Amino acid sequence: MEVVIRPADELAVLAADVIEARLREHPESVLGLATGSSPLKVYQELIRRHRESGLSFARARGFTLDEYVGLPTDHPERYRNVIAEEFVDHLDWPAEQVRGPDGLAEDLIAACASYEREIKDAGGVDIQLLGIGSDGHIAFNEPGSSLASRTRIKSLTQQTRRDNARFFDGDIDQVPVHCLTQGLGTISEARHLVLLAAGEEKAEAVHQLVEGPVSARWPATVMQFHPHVTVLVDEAAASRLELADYYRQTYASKPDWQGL
Ligand SMILES: N[C@@H]1[C@@H](O)[C@H](O)[C@@H](COP(=O)(O)O)O[C@@H]1O
Repeated sequence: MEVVIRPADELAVLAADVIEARLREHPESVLGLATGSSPLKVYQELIRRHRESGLSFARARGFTLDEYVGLPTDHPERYRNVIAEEFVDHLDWPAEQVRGPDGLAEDLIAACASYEREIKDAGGVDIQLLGIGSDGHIAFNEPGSSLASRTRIKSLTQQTRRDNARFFDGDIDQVPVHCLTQGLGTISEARHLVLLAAGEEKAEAVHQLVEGPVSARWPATVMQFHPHVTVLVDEAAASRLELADYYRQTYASKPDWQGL
């Protein structure tokens, strides 16, 4: 696990570099997309590169992490709409090549199984972007999630509903109670996990993710088992890391030939 502590703008450039390098070499890559505020600057940077230097997504495929259950098709917070609005619609990426779990399916269990199959049939995810919840969730895998879990229905914690109420006119009652989410086992199969976190409210979750004992209490700790993880954090999100100086030194002395 590599921890990089830099200002948020620089982190977005680093994450965009990882994705651009992959796409230039393998235009048919499979990208794992996260919603939430954490990856927004990365998306903006990639849109800029698409416009200014021709970075193409035309042959790539994309899979989002999660979706609320029951939000109507035209709801602006439906994650399919969010990812289209903030990212995909600004690129040369055909909409049908970007998939998400179907939170409006009549049979939600079947929808989860079919989403797992789609990811597998695409050859798995090459680069998975991730944010982290203040309670340590990744995607919507709340505390108590099995570390081996697959795409399934979950209930959101009150803390996550409170955190996300800012996207629903500040009204927690508008935040759905249920969601569909890739499981921790599903996410762990992506070949490179790139997690972004900024702000003091993420500091404890980041500390647990990097330095805590692996436990379903802090679901992101499952990433400690993964062979290729990049954790991109600003100073505030890094403020509870016990070995922050070591991570800084390691990054400062990183050999030029070694990418993230
Ligand atoms: N389901 C999403 C996650 O995928 C996201 O990473 C996290 C953090 O969100 P943000 O980046 O807005 O802080 O919470 C949301 O609930």
